[in-house]
Amino acid sequence: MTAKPSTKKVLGWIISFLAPYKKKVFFAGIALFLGSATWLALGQGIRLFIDSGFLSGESDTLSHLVGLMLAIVMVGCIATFFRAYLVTWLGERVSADIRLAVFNRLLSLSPHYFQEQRTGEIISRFTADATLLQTVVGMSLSMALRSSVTAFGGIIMMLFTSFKLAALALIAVPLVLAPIAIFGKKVKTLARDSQDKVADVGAHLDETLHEIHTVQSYTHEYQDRMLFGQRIASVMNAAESRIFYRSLLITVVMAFSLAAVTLVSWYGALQVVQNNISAGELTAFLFYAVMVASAVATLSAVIGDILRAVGASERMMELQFANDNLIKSQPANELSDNPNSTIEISNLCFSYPNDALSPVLQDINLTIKPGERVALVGPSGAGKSTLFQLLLRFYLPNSGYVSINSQDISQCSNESVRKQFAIVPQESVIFATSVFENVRYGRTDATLDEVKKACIAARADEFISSLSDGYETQLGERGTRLSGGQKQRIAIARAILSNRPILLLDEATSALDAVSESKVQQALDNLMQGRTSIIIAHRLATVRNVDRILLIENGTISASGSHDYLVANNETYRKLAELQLLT
Ligand SMILES: Nc1ncnc2c1ncn2[C@@H]1O[C@H](COP(=O)(O)OP(=O)(O)OP(=O)(O)O)[C@@H](O)[C@H]1O
Repeated sequence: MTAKPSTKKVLGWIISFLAPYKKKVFFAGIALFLGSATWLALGQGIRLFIDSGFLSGESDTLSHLVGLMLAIVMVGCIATFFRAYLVTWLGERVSADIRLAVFNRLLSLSPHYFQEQRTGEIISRFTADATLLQTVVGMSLSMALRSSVTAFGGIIMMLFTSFKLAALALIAVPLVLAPIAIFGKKVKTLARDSQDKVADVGAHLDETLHEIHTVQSYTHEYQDRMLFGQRIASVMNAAESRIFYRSLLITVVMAFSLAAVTLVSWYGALQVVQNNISAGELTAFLFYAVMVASAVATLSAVIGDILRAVGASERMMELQFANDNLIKSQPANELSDNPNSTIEISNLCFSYPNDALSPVLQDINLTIKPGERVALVGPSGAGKSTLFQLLLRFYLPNSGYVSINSQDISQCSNESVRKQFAIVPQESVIFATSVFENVRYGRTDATLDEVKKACIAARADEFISSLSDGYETQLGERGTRLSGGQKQRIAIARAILSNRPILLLDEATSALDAVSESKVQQALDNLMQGRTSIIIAHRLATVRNVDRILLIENGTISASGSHDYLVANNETYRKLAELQLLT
């Protein structure tokens, strides 16, 4: 995560999202000013009503004044409608745009970023923080703007109505502003803390529900309930302090402003008795004073919300400006498409950024010809998966290079590099949608016919046809209704459909029964047909018929050759083979 952005930066960031809607912002501003202006004009109407109509007993003037005041009220109401509509619309729009911008950014971050974050926490930022922002931009901000304009205009009108009374009332202003400044900062910090705690709850919930099977199998419910209870308690604690300061802020502001209004009323009444000002002037003045006091009270209430939103925006902003070195180094060059590319890895050394002192891959040199099948074998933690990560440009090497078709992939865009690879991961990924959409994930413009052909080649069509809705069957979250072998065949069909020149296969270690295994093997053979394939092999039985086996140990290629050659000439490989009863 980056350092916390300042309030000024956060407001600048939010305003940048309003920029595309200048017209709406402009009309909302006009409506806001017009609305406030009409309510202020009403005070003058009241003064005339009392002095020229009521006290002088002229019924004609009274009727005219009532008509005029009704007209003012109508204009005020129409302006209020437009202000409410436009500002709420802008609030919804801005928070939707912020969600889109942050989501776009998240999609482009490397897996390294996500290893260091909790998904539940990111989801919470999306839901809780963006929703808070939406309410605030859509409601509190409009109330704050309206109250500021009303308070400012009200003070001017107070000065205009009775300079002496206004000057007296203005003594209260610093008393009212001081608590806003003092408590406001505290409310903002506590609000951020509160949102952090809510995100913690989100992260815990996400993890527990995703792993519910393990939670229940290990009868871990009691511990989870306790842990969750603690997290909820800290949300409540953080909220309690925030609520306390917010309430205190509202009370202090209200007390000062109402006390000021009362004292000024008393002084004003004395002025009327002494005939220094008229009754109409005093009434208008008090109308403005109450208006200013309630505007300031509203302001003090919503300022807490606005500061909360600044806290929430900080958290969204951190996501949008998350540090990712790989993105900074994304070049615009495209890797040219070529179905017969040679892969060359030269003097490659690599360590993970969070563990820069432990080299994971060291001095790897390797050339893979088009259509060749290469298996990577070796002990756990040797660096096989890491090599896949580098081929897919999820990380850049510390030194050396990977080239495809004689182009260094570190000089090419992520998209153009990744388009060369079809991946079948160790754990098949199934999305909560239909079989058809799951396979079509490999190539989103494929027709049903093409999807079916891929499924037939992957030996998946046979079980798909027996599902209740065939290709339209919904597979549920993580494909819980399929067996391990069936999931693998769906993943293989997806890779076949994608028809990319290089296949990266991380062979599943899960034990399949003999029938299922032979079907998966046939599916894999079909998939590898005519493609350059690199296979991480956990079971040596499956790599007997590859072109070349590379033995990876401690991040280097320690031996290479056929199975028989390695059994005869390499001690480590022989032991691996013996363990699997293959000698
Ligand atoms: N994201 C990471 N950050 C830091 N170190 C990592 C990361 N991923 C893997 N490693 C380390 O890199 C080394 C190689 O891991 P890698 O996953 O490439 O091994 P592997 O040969 O694929 O193992 P396995 O056969 O068990 O999957 C290990 O020591 C591992 O702890």
